[in-house]
Amino acid sequence: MTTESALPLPRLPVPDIRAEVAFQHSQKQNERLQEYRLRPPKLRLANRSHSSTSTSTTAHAISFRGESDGNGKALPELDANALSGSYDRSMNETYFEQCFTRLAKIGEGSFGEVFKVRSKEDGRMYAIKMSKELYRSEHYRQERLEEVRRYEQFSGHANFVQFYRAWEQNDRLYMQMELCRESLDRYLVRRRDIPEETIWNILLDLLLALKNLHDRNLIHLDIKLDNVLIGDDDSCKLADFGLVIDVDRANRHQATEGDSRYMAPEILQGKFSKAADIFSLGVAMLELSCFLELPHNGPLWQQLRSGVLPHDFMKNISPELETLIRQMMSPEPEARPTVDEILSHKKLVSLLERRNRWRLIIKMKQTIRRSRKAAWSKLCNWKQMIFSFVTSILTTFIHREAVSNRRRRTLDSPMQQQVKDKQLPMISMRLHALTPTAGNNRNTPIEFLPGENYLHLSQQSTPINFATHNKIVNSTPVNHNNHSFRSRKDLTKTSFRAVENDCGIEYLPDIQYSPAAISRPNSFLSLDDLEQSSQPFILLDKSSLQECRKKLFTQLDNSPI
Ligand SMILES: Nc1ncnc2c1ncn2[C@@H]1O[C@H](COP(=O)(O)OP(=O)(O)OP(=O)(O)O)[C@@H](O)[C@H]1O
Ligand SMILES: [Mg+2]
Repeated sequence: MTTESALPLPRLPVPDIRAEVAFQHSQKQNERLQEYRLRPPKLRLANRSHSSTSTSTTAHAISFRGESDGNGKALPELDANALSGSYDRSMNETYFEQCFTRLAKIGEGSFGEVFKVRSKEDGRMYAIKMSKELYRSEHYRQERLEEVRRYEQFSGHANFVQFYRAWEQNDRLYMQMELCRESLDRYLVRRRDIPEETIWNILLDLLLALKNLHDRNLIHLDIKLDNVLIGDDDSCKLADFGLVIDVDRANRHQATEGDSRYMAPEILQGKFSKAADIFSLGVAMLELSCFLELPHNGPLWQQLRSGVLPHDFMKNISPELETLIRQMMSPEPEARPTVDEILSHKKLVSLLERRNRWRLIIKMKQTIRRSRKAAWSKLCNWKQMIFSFVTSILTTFIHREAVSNRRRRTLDSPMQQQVKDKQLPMISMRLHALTPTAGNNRNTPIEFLPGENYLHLSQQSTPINFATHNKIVNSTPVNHNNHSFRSRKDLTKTSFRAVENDCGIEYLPDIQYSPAAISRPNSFLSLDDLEQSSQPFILLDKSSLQECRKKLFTQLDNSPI
């Protein structure tokens, strides 16, 4: 077991410790919906220099490839030619806008927003992580570039996210990566009861990833379900290298603590070691196997870090897994097993052997699945093209009709016009709820662009106005006053589906909003409306939208030509 010595660091905030209350282990009930989940603030331990920094308005590629591992070189090679040929530097649009079609926002963390995109160059789907904040100093920029270095370093390993390229433009960093299916956190919320065999497989994947990091004396410091992504081949991939530190190198003094729900207790004393990752992995396994809502702070937070685990929640897991989780979550870092020790657990050894035996068959299965997917996506491309073509013809037709109607109406006498207007049906729609834009100016309309999959609400920004409606819950918890462990069961209804249709966007909420009936004539939302609007806009349920659409077409049909 490896443990590094403590550093003389400023004191970290001590979690809120309230009166100790015995575990009640109740399953989480609906009243929990009142609480919104915020990511705990991150404390930076390094002094920041506030000198201004400015990257060029022209995109330039960032790569650390070719740089020998660990030589301490501070600045990356900037290769202006590494970006694709279709990029026109003379245009106002950024490289991102020119070369990719943004399809949906699929995630957000404290540093970046992640978008699902289609490359205009090769037609394939990717994930692009864009830094949320502009570079505020050269130091901040260097911190972001460190993540590129790590993604590049581990790209290619089956249990890390495949990395393609990174570039900077207008003081922002962009990283193009493999598009994963979903995060482990999302998977857990969707599946709830994960079979134990799957949990062992996930543990094995994460240990293989962690072994790669720890063998290079790197510590991840932000291991949590949200930072584990599920790839197309069903393997788990460790992502988000934003807090990685090298225990041998100078950047250890910049260590930043991760999410407090997964944080090892010794981090509070400024002890950053590989054992801290093991603790976080133990917490993640506990969450996976018990569907437990992890405490953010308070007495339950303390109990989990003093070796008292929620027995009621753990009664359904095998003694083997329970013992391992307990060992990984030992309060003393020295008592926790290392990655290699865990990997020598007989269950994991046999799993690995089985994987090796079946490797060829697994590879074949993956190839078949990939080619099936590629064929399907080609077909979808065709379908999409036909759909766009029909939509554009329809839009042009509707637009022409509307213009000619308006022209005709202006030619009519005021009296005639009034009569006609009276006969025209009003298009009205019911307001079901405001989007989070109304409550939180950090959300932009782009967050509600249609996605092909579930459009997960921003994980970090809380729709404040929604607090009164109690309907949307973010994925990171706020401090809660409850003194008993809770299950995550009622956190599942947190998303709504948005689909594009021929008239604009339909939002199909999974949740029922209290309907407030208002009338807003002619209020169709188009993609352009959404992108340009700085106003809060409205969500419609499917039937209201269909009703509106029907009325619109009736209106068009009734209009005199
Ligand atoms: N390659 C990807 N494919 C699919 N989804 C992704 C991908 N990368 C990131 N995401 C989603 O975006 C979310 C945020 O990404 P990431 O964790 O890298 O951002 P961050 O700002 O560094 O987060 P943190 O707050 O954890 O430091 C992830 O939790 C995940 O749900
Ligand atoms: Mg993250």
